[in-house]
Amino acid sequence: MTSFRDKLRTGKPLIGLWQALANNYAAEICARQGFDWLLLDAEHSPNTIQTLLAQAQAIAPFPVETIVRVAFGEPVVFKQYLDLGLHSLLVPMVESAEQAADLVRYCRFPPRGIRGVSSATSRGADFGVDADYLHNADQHITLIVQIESRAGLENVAEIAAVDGVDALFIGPSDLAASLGHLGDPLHPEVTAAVDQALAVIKAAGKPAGIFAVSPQHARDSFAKGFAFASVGTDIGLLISGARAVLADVRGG
Ligand SMILES: O=C(O)C(=O)C[C@H](O)[C@@H](O)CO
Repeated sequence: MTSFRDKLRTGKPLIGLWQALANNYAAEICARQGFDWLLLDAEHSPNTIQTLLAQAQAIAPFPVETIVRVAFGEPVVFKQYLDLGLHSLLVPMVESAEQAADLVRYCRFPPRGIRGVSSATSRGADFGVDADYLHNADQHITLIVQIESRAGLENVAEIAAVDGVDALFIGPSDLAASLGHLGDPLHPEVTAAVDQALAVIKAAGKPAGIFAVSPQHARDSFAKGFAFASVGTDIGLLISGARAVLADVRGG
């Protein structure tokens, strides 16, 4: 199985979709459409361990990576998600190298980290059938940290240099808010800050991702060198599809 961090280094732009409906049926439908990755959001969507598991199971038969955004980076959540086989984690609001280094330790078994040990009862370890899991778990894990504040921007070089941080992901909406431009993620000052962060991340040899706010924003981001970008949300697609068909019939 190729880990997401290896896929991020192939040079192919990886297109993702945000799953905010917190629903396994919606996740399966989106998994069938050919995206490179789907993001299950446990930060801003009404997800529980059970809804995340149901979505992961619905996506599993399809060739699409499942990434989960934790609500915040803390060891118990990492342990539970990794045990479930949710091996690609996105952590919001990472603002320092120390915080990033802690997140790396949450992913690793002792002596390199503090992840609690389980294999026979863990989906992530193939329920114990993967006899080498305890020794090769790291190979499956992709840790992505989100840069979305002024403090994160200021420390992006140090964060990118942390061994075990596999990729950095820009959240333009929170970044805009932090820079004094709430609701305007494409404000020139925000775009300039994003471009600067991208240059630093690339110089560190790490792949960069972004939450694109439109298809054009996604195309521009890939052209600038982002390795992965989300291009919308399941909720957004439902709203735009519903409105379009209604307007089509009403307006006709
Ligand atoms: O700051 C951002 O941009 C993000 O982190 C993405 C958001 O959480 C959000 O817009 C998803 O709907």
